[in-house]
Amino acid sequence: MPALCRVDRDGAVATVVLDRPEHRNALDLAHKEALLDALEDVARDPEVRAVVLTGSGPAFCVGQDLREHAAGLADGTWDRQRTVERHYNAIVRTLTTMPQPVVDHGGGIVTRDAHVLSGTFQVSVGDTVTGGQQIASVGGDRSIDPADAGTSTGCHLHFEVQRDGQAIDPGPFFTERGITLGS
Ligand SMILES: CC(C)(COP(=O)(O)OP(=O)(O)OC[C@H]1O[C@@H](n2cnc3c(N)ncnc32)[C@H](O)[C@@H]1OP(=O)(O)O)[C@@H](O)C(=O)NCCC(=O)NCCSC(=O)/C=C1/CC=CC=CO1
Repeated sequence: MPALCRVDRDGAVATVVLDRPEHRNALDLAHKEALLDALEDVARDPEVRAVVLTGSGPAFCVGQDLREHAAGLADGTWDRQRTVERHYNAIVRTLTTMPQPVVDHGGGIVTRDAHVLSGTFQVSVGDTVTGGQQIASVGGDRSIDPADAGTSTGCHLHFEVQRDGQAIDPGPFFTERGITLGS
């Protein structure tokens, strides 16, 4: 089966391609979900520093698939509010809130905080931060923040430590620095 929405990678650049040119990349349910999944994947990927969204064929995207819309209206299954919340809002939020904050500590050490609550970033790319400074608020629950939480439920923080681009166990890393996690 052809990919509904493909992601082309060129180094740190991810190009998300709507791939339904024969229908001018109209967004039916399957394509909306494929687009959201692709955007969530690139937003989560620590290697991705830039994202391009484009469409294959002569048109970028004609928006909602009007055949699906008309069929749903005819048989009474169309729920506009649900698709606006579940798909369109989530797609736009994912686009407008990426990338997740990445703190470069120097010496090859980088920490990432994911599942922060959309719209709560208190820092921008290039800012210098200090220990104890709040950079965002915790989200991570799909019911309150579908764009940021992916498929997870319940508020939580995904915190990651990387050394030279590889994720490492944060327990020993912090113990060596006199910090006990969870305290
Ligand atoms: C001017 C066009 C964009 C392009 O014209 P052209 O290049 O000549 O291509 P066409 O021959 O018209 O179309 C090629 C095939 O694509 C199908 N198609 C085009 N648009 C849609 C669509 N929106 N949904 C489904 N299919 C579409 C078209 O039928 C052809 O397929 P077939 O050969 O099999 O018939 C022109 O295509 C155009 O004006 N399209 C309509 C644009 C439009 O009105 N889009 C909807 C906007 S509303 C919206 O997106 C928002 C919502 C949001 C949330 C909820 C509910 C509703 O809408």
